[in-house]
Amino acid sequence: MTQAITLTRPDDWHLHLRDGAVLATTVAHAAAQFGRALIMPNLRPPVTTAAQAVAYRQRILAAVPREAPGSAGFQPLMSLYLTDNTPPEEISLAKEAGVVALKLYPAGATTNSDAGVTDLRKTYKTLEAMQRHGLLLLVHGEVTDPAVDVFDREAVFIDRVLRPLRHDFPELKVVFEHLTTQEAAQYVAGSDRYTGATITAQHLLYNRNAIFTGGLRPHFYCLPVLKREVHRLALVRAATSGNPRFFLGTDSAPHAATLKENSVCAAGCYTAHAAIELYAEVFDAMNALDKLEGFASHHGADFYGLPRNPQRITLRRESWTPPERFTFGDAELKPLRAGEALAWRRV
Ligand SMILES: NC(=O)N[C@@H](CC(=O)O)C(=O)O
Ligand SMILES: [Zn+2]
Ligand SMILES: [Zn+2]
Repeated sequence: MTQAITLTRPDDWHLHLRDGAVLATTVAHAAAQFGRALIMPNLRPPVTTAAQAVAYRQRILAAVPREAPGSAGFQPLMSLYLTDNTPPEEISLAKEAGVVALKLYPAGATTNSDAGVTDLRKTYKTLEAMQRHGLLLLVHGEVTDPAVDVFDREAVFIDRVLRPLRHDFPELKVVFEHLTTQEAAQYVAGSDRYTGATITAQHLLYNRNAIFTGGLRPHFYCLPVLKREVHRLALVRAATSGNPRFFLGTDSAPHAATLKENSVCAAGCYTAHAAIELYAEVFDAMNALDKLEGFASHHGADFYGLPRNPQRITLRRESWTPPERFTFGDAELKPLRAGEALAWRRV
C-alpha cells in the first residue's frame, strides 16, 4: 500500500471564497494547499466589472496568512459574472486587469444567480470579444426550465445550450463546471481541446443517497444536486482516466450553518478545509493515485494556458479528524465530513 505521495502543488479551478470577515477562514484553507484558485464572482452584488474584480482580488490577497508555510504564494485568479448586459468593451478591460474568465449562471439556476443570463443570445457580442481576447467561459450547466426535473437539468443543458454555444463559438474555451452526470462526462470526453470540465470531491465521493441517509442531510445539498451511483461512477472514471479535459474544481461553497440547517437550505458543500485529502481518497479507492497529480495539478493549468506550479506537496496515509465547525465571520461553518475521519493528511 502506498503510504505517501508527493505531487506538484495543486490548483482549484472553481472556488467560492465569499467576502468580508469570512475571508480569514476561506482564504486560509485554500491557500494552505492550492497554488492558485479560480475565484467565483457570485457575490452580492456580483462581480461584474474589471474594477470590481481587481478590488476583490486585493481583499483576498490581504487575507492570505503570510506566516503559514506554503500559503504566502497563493494566487487568486479572477472571473467576472456574465449578465445580459455585460458590455463587450468590458472584456478588453478585464483582459488588461488580469481577469481570466467570465462565469455563466443561467438566471435562477443556483446561489446568487438572479442577475444571471436570461438568454444566451443577448451575450453574443460579449462572447465574441471573449473568444477574441482569449478569456474563458465557465458555465453552471443546468437549465432552469421548471418543466425539467431537477435531476435532468444538466443533461438537458447540453443539448439546449452547450451544443449550440460550441457550434457558434468553436474557439471559445469553455469549462463545463462541476459535472454531475454520465451524459456530461461523455460529452466532455468527446469534445475538442476547447472544452474542459471541473469535478468536485463530493460528486466523486457520494451519490444522492447521501442526502437522505437516516433523514434529510443539508450539508450534502449542493447544485447541481448529487446524482445516482451510475453517474458517480462515470465521474470517477473520467477523473481517474488521465484525460486532460478533466481537472480539479472543488466548488467549495461556504454558507453559515444556520442557512444550511434551515427550512430552505442554501445550496453548497464546504470542502476547502481538506479538499486534496478528499480527492486522494477517491483516487486511492480506484488504485489510481498515480493519476491524481494530472487531475489536480497539471490538466487545469494546461487548459488555462498557465505554467504548472513549481512547488510540491506531500500527502501521507494517516487518519485524522477535521473539526466539527469553523469560525465564519460572526457565524459558524460546518464542513463536509465534519467530525469524520479522513484517510489522507497533508504533511
Ligand atoms: N454549488 C453550489 O451549490 N453553490 C454555489 C453556487 C454554484 O457553484 O452553483 C454557491 O455559491 O453557494
Ligand atoms: Zn454552479
Ligand atoms: Zn460554484
